[in-house]
Amino acid sequence: MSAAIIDGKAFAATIRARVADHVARLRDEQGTAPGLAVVLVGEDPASQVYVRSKGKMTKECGMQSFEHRLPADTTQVDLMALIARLNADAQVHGILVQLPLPAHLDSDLVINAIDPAKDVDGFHVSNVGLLGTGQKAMVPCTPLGCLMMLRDHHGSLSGMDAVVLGRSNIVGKPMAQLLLGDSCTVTIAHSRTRDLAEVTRRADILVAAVGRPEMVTGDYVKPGATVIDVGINRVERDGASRLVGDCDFASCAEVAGAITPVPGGVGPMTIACLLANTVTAFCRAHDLKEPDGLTA
Ligand SMILES: Nc1nc(=O)c2c([nH]1)NC[C@@H]1CN(c3ccc(C(=O)N[C@@H](CCC(=O)O)C(=O)O)cc3)C=[N+]21
Repeated sequence: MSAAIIDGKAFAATIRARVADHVARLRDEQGTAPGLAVVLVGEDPASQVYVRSKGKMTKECGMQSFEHRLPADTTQVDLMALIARLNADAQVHGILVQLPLPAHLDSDLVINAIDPAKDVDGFHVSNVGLLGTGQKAMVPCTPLGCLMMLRDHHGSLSGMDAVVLGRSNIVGKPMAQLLLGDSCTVTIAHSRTRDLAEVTRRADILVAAVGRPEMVTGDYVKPGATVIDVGINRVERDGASRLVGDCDFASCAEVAGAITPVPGGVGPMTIACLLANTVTAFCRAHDLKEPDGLTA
């Protein structure tokens, strides 16, 4: 193995410490702290674990955490009514609706009902449009976390060849916008891309977000490239359940110059950026200076 390991877990801890610092100052100066509402519909065990950990870290940073757990058979009307209440609640500065929603619910309708100023996931069409036009937006947490790690590792990204593998609205597309904003030459590749490994081997920065366990092997990677592994896949291995990324870590690490591990890479950064976005939303709502280094 030759690649440097980009320690997302440690970096995320420093971001959370900065968030906590800023929150403490806001409490002093404003007499109130940012609040984050998380909405979970249904009983998916992975989602429950994840929502619990978000709530815990929200409180550890000194912010208010509001958890709304709704039954799997919640109606669209009831969910929309909850969103309307959270939009109107002055204690709530950020709203996150855990995705995916059960199939009978229309997630586009739900997300676009969130006040864009409280849309800490950055999924509302207004925020997507603001990001795409280079205006001040709420930026999706996972791509923001990846960008922070890349800037931290490289300093400037200007002129670098970046390939984003995956075209989802929550990772691939916003990741491409952020890399473009930092003056990378950006290619979005996906399952129908011809000669995929040939395309990804041109990348100085390769972001893998396809949701297919260990699909990206060393032969997809240009020697010395930086590999950001967004995948979080639970697989059975030797009778045990474990997490693997979209990259085959061993073979990629032999070729790459730097790589993020799974777990301990992008995942913890996603949660740290959610907390950072909540502080940003609070500051914008109160017309205060935004925290340095916690936004795109
Ligand atoms: N509206 C919405 N926004 C999201 O941001 C969102 C979502 N829905 N739905 C589910 C996915 C998944 N997601 C993760 C974030 C962090 C870890 C994380 O911290 N993972 C740890 C490992 C945790 C473990 O050991 O299970 C790690 O990678 O080191 C995992 C998964 C955010 N999501």
